[in-house]
Formats: sequence, C-alpha cells, structure tokens
Amino acid sequence: MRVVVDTPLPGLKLIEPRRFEDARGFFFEAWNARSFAEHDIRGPFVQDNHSGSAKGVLRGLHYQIAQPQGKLVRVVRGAAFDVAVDIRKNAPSFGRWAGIELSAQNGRMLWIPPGFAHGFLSLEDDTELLYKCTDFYAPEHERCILWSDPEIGIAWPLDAGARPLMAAKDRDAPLLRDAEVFV
Ligand SMILES: Cc1cn([C@H]2C[C@H](O)[C@@H](COP(=O)(O)OP(=O)(O)O[C@H]3O[C@@H](C)C(=O)[C@@H](O)[C@H]3O)O2)c(=O)[nH]c1=O
Repeated sequence: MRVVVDTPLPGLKLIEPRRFEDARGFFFEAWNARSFAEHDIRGPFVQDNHSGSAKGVLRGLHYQIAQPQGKLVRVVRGAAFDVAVDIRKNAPSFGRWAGIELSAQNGRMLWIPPGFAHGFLSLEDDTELLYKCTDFYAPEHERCILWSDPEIGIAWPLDAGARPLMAAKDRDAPLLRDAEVFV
C-alpha cells in the first residue's frame, strides 16, 4: 500500500507510492482512482502537463483565479523543490507554504488541491515534471505571485548568491498582498 502523509496545510498531501523493484527495473502505480480516493485525492483529471527544466530554473508561483486546478505532481527525471502556497482566502493557513523535494529517485508525489499557488525550483539539469490537473489551462484566469515574497518566506534551496532562471511574467509577479486570491 502506498503511504500518504498529511501536511500542516489542510488538503495538501505527500504520497510515497509503493515501488516494486526486480531484475528488470521498477514498477509503481502513479494514479489509481480508487486507492487515491481513500485518501481524498480525487480527479477527474482533464489535462496532463510535462515540462523540462535546467538546473536553477524556477517556475511559479502560479494559480488560476477561475477554474482552479488541483495538481498531482511528480518528477520523472532529475529533482525539484516543489512548493505549494495556500491562497484560500478564508483558510486558517492562508499565506503559508510547504515545500518538498520530489525526484525521479525518491518517487514522491505531491497532491496540491485547488486553491493553492504552485511553483518549483529545478535542482538538476534536465529535470522533468509530470502533473495531472483537475481543470483545463485557462490563460485568461492565470495569475502569478512573486516567488520571493517576504511575507510568504519560502526557503528555496538556492546556492548562495544564485539567481534563478525565470520567465519575465514570474520575475515581475505581484506580492501575495497585491494579488487576486480566492474567496
Ligand atoms: C501551463 C500551460 C502553458 N501552455 C503554454 C503557454 C506558453 O506558451 C507555454 C509555457 O507556459 P508557462 O510559461 O506558463 O509554463 P510554466 O511556467 O511551466 O507554467 C506551469 O508552471 C507550474 C508551476 C504550474 O503549476 C503549472 O500549472 C503551469 O502554470 O506553454 C499551454 O499551452 N498549456 C498549459 O497548460
């Protein structure tokens, strides 16, 4: 049976799938609607995303103000520090973050329910993320929050003095206090 660990942010869950290894290699169930539902992780998923990033690339923090997406995230190559920020306006944990290293080696997955902003820092070259989403990409509803917002205070594992490689929209993103969030 897989291990599912609750985090301090209600609804955000860390999953360690049961991995079978033998002389041929490995096998694990990356998604199983029935057993994940036992842990309150539910689709349906309507979109799978796959991205590749060099070491030091930071993407995020992203969310959709309408059609919010739940995301089931894993790394299939390399390693990433994956972060979720609770931006559910009325949640006691509003503005709090959680981060976890996901790697092809540790096989961990993160379930980020709708209502969170998501981002990650690639820790190795050629890091590839795969994530299933519960709603469709809607660029008109997409919003960003600044990765380094001091009020959130994410402890990104960056080398001292290193500047992450980012898209302009992420670099110029607003602080959480100035961003539109969910009610
Ligand atoms: C996210 C997304 C992007 N695109 C296109 C738009 C753009 O031309 C190109 C690259 O998009 P972005 O720069 O937004 O890609 P990226 O910065 O990787 O965006 C992703 O970041 C992580 C942190 C998330 O949580 C995702 O939901 C998503 O927002 O791909 C799609 O066609 N479908 C999609 O679902």
